[in-house]
Amino acid sequence: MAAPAEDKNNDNMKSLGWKFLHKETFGIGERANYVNSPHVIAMVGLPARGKTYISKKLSRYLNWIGINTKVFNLGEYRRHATDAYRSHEFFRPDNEVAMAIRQHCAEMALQDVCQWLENGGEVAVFDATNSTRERRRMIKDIIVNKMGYKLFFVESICDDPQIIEQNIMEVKVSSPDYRNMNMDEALNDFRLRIEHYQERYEPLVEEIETDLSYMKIYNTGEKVVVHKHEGHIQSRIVYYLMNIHITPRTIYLTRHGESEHNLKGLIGGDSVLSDRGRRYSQALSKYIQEQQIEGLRVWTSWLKRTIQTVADVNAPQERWKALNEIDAGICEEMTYEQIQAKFPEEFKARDQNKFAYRYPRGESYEDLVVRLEPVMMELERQGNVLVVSHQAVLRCVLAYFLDKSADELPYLKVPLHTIIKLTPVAYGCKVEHIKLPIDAVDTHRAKPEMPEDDSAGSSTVVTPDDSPTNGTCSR
Ligand SMILES: O=P(O)(O)OC[C@H]1O[C@@](CO)(OP(=O)(O)O)[C@@H](O)[C@@H]1O
Repeated sequence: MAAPAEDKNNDNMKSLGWKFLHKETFGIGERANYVNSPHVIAMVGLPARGKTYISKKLSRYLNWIGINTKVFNLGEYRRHATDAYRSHEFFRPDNEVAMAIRQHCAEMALQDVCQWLENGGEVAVFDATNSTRERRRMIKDIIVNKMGYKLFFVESICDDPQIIEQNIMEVKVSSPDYRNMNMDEALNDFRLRIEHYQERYEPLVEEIETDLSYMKIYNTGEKVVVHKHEGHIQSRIVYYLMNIHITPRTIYLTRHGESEHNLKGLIGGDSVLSDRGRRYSQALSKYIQEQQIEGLRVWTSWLKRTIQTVADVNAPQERWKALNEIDAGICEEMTYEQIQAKFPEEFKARDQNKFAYRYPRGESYEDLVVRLEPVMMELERQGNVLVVSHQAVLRCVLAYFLDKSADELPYLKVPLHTIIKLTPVAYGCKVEHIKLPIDAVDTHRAKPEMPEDDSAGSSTVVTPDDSPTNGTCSR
């Protein structure tokens, strides 16, 4: 890591307590993480250009691939510092009192960013407009010169009035800033706020800010420009942000119909569908046909049970080996009870840390996430897709969309004969569980409270009462 440059703003920083954050105080060099240098991703752009959407989505992705990431939203600091929102006037560039408050809030947020990175965070996303060169210079002084971290700017540029309007309607008018205003007033006020920012906005320009690393995204991905990106993490971020889109679409997830192995409580293998599984296959085809989903594509694993499940679905189909079920290695085609009897230590180890546990000669959930990353990347690029896969794989897919932690992931409920419908909304994802009326065994093994939990291998019929409730999960 490069030594910090001479600290020009030292006095300023001392008054804010920055001296306590000097990298030597914290011994950054001792980090043994996957991301070997802490990163700050700083957003740039006018209001209503999707910066918060990008920040949250990026953070969700990075956390999913195992990089500890957190978003710091400057709007929240501003709301905390000033008791009430005082109309667009607050954002006028000639409002000196407000400008001082805004500057102070930015410094506080950056201080928290550094504190969090010093405490083991890996990537901090600074969600603010950062729309002037002066502000970006300040960020660089603190983040790079003072702290020795890596800094990457992501600028979102949008001149499509329809996208801007949609963004304002979806998320801005319901912002806490407008709690006491009606919709028209809020809309009008927000447009004036954008105008104030426009007066001072300085987009990133290669010839002027030559030293900065950044990417510019035009009209939600129509064009992308990348400048001086450094290293693995920044490349992954660029690649990810190049693949996402905001066109409305729906993702349908389902496990295969009940299999012969499911009936016997055997894990893994490549068995065919049971009678009830075949009935689910027919009911699924009927459901999909009734929905008349535009441009639907169907993805399955390479295993017989998923391919059989969509045999009658009338849509283009693709097989992904990466969608195959977790490889249980030496435990393949055994019941949980058999595993517990034959490999008690293995069985216990899996219960102790199910996400990281790797079956001997097989895989862990952590391995699954790595194997699934290209699938998720392609899923981001697509429109409507029906993904037909397996219990463990779909837990990983769901965790990505619903921002679930590595601890929760291996215990997410993905019952048989149930379609999980995911619809992106604002910053989140609407989740609906559609249980088709064909009974199936319950293959879910709950997290044991104690090592000698006797629920291992339970096989009960799923009733509508057991099925998970619908709801919206915010990311
Ligand atoms: O990680 P756990 O909870 O064991 O669940 C994964 C298991 O689910 C099963 C069923 O028990 O999936 P599936 O029927 O979807 O193929 C096994 O094949 C797989 O090993």
